[in-house]
This record gives sequence, structure tokens and C-alpha cells, in this order.
Amino acid sequence: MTDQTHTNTDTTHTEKPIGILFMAYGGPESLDDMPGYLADIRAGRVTSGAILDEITNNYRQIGGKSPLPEFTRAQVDATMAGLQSLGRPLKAYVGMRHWSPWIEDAVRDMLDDGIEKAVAIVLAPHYSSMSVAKYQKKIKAALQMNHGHIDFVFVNEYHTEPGYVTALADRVREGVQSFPEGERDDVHVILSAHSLPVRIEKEGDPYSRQLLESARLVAGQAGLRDDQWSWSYQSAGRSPEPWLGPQLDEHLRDLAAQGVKKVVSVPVGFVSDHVEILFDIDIAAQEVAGELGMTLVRPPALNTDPLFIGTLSSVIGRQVAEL
Ligand SMILES: C=CC1=C(C)c2cc3[nH]c(cc4nc(cc5[nH]c(cc1n2)c(C)c5CCC(=O)O)C(CCC(=O)O)=C4C)c(C)c3C=C
Ligand SMILES: [Fe+2]
Ligand SMILES: [Fe+2]
Repeated sequence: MTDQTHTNTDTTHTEKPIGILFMAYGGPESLDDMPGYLADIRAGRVTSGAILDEITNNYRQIGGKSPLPEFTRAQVDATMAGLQSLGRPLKAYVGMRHWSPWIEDAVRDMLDDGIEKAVAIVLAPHYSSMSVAKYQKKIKAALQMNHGHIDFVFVNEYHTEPGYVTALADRVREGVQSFPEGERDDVHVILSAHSLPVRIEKEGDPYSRQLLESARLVAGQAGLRDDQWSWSYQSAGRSPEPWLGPQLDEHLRDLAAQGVKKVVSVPVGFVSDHVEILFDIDIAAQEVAGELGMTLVRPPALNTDPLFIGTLSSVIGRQVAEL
């Protein structure tokens, strides 16, 4: 499906529009989508009934669907509004990796529209062979399948961009300040991101290094002491191989054992609300924190935060200037 609503066409201009392809993970729009969605994520491997039931139940608890497609659309609208100041004809497209609107369909629409030059960006700031690289491969495969050509420039990462870092540091401060003034020195901040199989990191993947770069910048800008924050992975996949840790639940247990009672959770690897935040943190981690007698505060996700949207506009704008 193409997003036709973001054409920034100057009618006095004969320049062809540059395509801006926004890509995101994708999410089910109803519980009926779950088997197909999981089959895509798990690349056709059989998903046991128990895993399907567990994940379906998680989605049921967050409202029966993923809010990610709607947030993605809102992020795209806001970013395109910011890009109008470039004064170049641009056209936005939205493609998801694991659900409709699919990346493959967006690329076909771009070809049908005669797009010759384009910028491709994933709504995930950190590069991984398991993440950003897979989105980019889908674009290349779609071009081949359609025997088409578009000059794409790929945004690989934007994990140290000042607006993104400041937006997250603001979230950290908001979380800490939600505690009474006299208690704030005792608040511990957990910065986190989606886990990755250990095997991938051993192959030299830059993901964990980039995540820690972001985390250090955010903690520094939020003015946290070194002992006032820590790193955790979350949302490890349900596969038998080891995933990067510590996982959020075990990390909370370690912190509780050290006497920590007040926690702020800021997932730096995600840029909008979806199941890994709304279930894995707001329900599952909250439950663990409750059992441990801890208070856990999770400030809002970036979603359409103006600083984050400004970051997307500026990262894309720099690439457009090169085309
Ligand atoms: C860098 C890697 C990954 C990011 C970032 C990521 C984000 C992300 N994931 C979901 C939802 C699900 N992910 C699932 C499995 C899964 N995720 C990754 C990697 C990243 N995901 C891997 C390698 C796997 C395992 C796939 C496999 O082969 O089994 C699942 C399926 C259930 C499960 O295994 O837990 C879901 C659901 C979201 C919403 C998200 C961020 C937008
Ligand atoms: Fe996941
Ligand atoms: Fe995933």
C-alpha cells in the first residue's frame, strides 16, 4: 500500500519526486493476523501452539492489535511535514517488514510511480544484520523481482543523532522527576533494547556497540551518575539458542538484591509503542517489579516527539541533499 498523502509537489517545478521509503517492523491489526504474522517473523518455521497462544494472549492484553502501524503513519506524516522546508518534490511510501503494507508492495508502487531516486530509512536507530540489513535486502529483492531500478540511498543508523539522544534524555528526566524530589537520588534508570542471538554479536554485528553508545550519551545528557543507570536487553525471541542478556526480568531481580526500589525504564532501541513496550515492560516487567516490591515508571515512547521527528527529518534531509 502506498501512502499517497505526502506528495510535496511544487507545481512550478518539473523535478521528479524523490521517494522517501519509511520502513518499520509491522504489527498485526487483529488477533486473526497472529498466525500469519508469526509465520513471517519466524521465516516459515513452525510456531508451536503454546507459543502462538502465549503471544496472542500478550497482544490481547494490549488491545488485540499492534499500535505500531498507526504510530508509524503518524511519524511519517510529521516527518514529511518537516521535510517541506527543503523545497524539493518528495513522495512518502510506507513498507513493513513483517506485515502489510509490505516493503515489497511499497517498492512496486514506487516503480509504478516512476520514482528514480529514493531514500530508505528504517524506524529503528541501530544497525544490525538481523534488523536494518534485512529491510534493505527486501528492497533489493523487490527491485530484482520487478526488473526495476531506483537509485536508493540507505540510512543505516542514527543512534547518536542529537535530537534522538535529547528526546530520550528528556524521557529519562521525566521518569526520574515523577518521584518526589527527596527520593530522586535513589532512582535507578534501566536503558534497554531488543535482545539479539549471541551468535550474531559474535559474527561482529555492530548492534550492541551502537546501543551502548546511545545509552551512554542519553545517560550523560540526563545527568545520571554512573551508578544510577544500567543496561539491559529485553524481549529475547523464543528460540533455543542463547540471546544477549541480562534480560529485563533477571536484571530487575539483580537490582532488587542490591537494594534498588525505584526504577525508571527507558527502551532506547524502540521509537514507538508496540508489544515489546506495552506488554514486555508495562505488563511483564511491571509484574516482576511488583513482586520485588519495586516501583517501576516507564515514560512515554518517542512516537511523534518533535525532537525525534526533527531527527528523522534532518537525517533524511541530509540524504536528499546528496541526490
Ligand atoms: C535487532 C533485532 C530485532 C529487533 C530490533 C526486533 C524488534 C521487534 N520485534 C518485535 C516482535 C517480535 N519479534 C520476534 C522474534 C524475533 N525478533 C528478532 C529480532 C529483532 N526484533 C529475532 C531474531 C526474532 C526471532 C525470530 C525467529 O527466528 O524465531 C517475535 C516472535 C516471537 C518470539 O520469538 O519472541 C515477535 C512477536 C517487535 C514488535 C519489534 C519492534 C518493533
Ligand atoms: Fe521481539
Ligand atoms: Fe523481533
